[in-house]
Amino acid sequence: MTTTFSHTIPERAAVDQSAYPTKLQVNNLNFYYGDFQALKDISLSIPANQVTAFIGPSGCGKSTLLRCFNRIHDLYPGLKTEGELLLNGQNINDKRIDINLLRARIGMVFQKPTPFPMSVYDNVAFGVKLYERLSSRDMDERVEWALKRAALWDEVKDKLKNNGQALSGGQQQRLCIARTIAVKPEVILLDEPTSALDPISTGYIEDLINELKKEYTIAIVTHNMQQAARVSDITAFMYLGELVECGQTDQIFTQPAKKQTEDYITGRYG
Ligand SMILES: Nc1ncnc2c1ncn2[C@@H]1O[C@H](COP(=O)(O)OP(=O)(O)OP(=O)(O)O)[C@@H](O)[C@H]1O
Repeated sequence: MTTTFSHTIPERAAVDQSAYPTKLQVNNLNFYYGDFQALKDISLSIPANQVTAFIGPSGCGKSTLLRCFNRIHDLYPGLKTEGELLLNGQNINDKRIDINLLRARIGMVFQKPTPFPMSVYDNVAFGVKLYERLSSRDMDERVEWALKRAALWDEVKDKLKNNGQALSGGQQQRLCIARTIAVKPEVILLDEPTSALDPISTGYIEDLINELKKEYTIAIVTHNMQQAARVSDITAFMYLGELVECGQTDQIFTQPAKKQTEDYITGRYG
């Protein structure tokens, strides 16, 4: 197979994947919205401390899969999941799992920045208060820590009492990332986190993703193939609810094994 998409791929050393143990394992996952089957027999591994990108044409099931990882679908009636989803080997589809704790372990950031209508400080502290009892000094430290990790501290340290919704779009998205990090999750799910942002804010978030993967496991849905090539270590290509191909990003973009993948990344459809 010929090189298809080499112009956007950063130079990277060969990666020894065995250095990254499996964080999330998906086995034969099916998902239904009523009678409509949106995910078909998906199996894949998401390695720890790596960025896994999900790409594919609109409607192929990327967001549906991401939402399975923290069981957001449980909030709505008429939806059905079959198969296994393991976090550190434990099945998260087990109905006995504490769903709030699961969502603290697997945090999610959505496409549209969604800060709560409260101060910058409270946006970050809110989730922490649900899971931990911290002294006000420890909470101050946690808020500062999360805002620093989200590369937002310098911009907001003098406006912690201002409304989070008064920040710029890019700052709001970093605030949402700080809010997610503050509860110290193991996995961060990012559903098109930069699609509403300008190129400078997008650059900030991409740099941040690169930093965050040192401590967290990251899964990102993106429509932007250059972004997938820039930020991810592993890329999964989906089509019509199926996982067509999943592998190291360099390989998927330069030597995809499947023609469907090649057609998509070269812009022949989608
Ligand atoms: N709440 C819902 N009820 C019924 N069908 C749904 C619902 N949400 C999504 N779907 C369908 O499930 C399929 C997968 O949708 P999903 O949003 O996961 O795709 P996607 O790949 O993330 O798309 P996009 O890139 O446009 O966001 C689509 O056919 C969609 O129409």
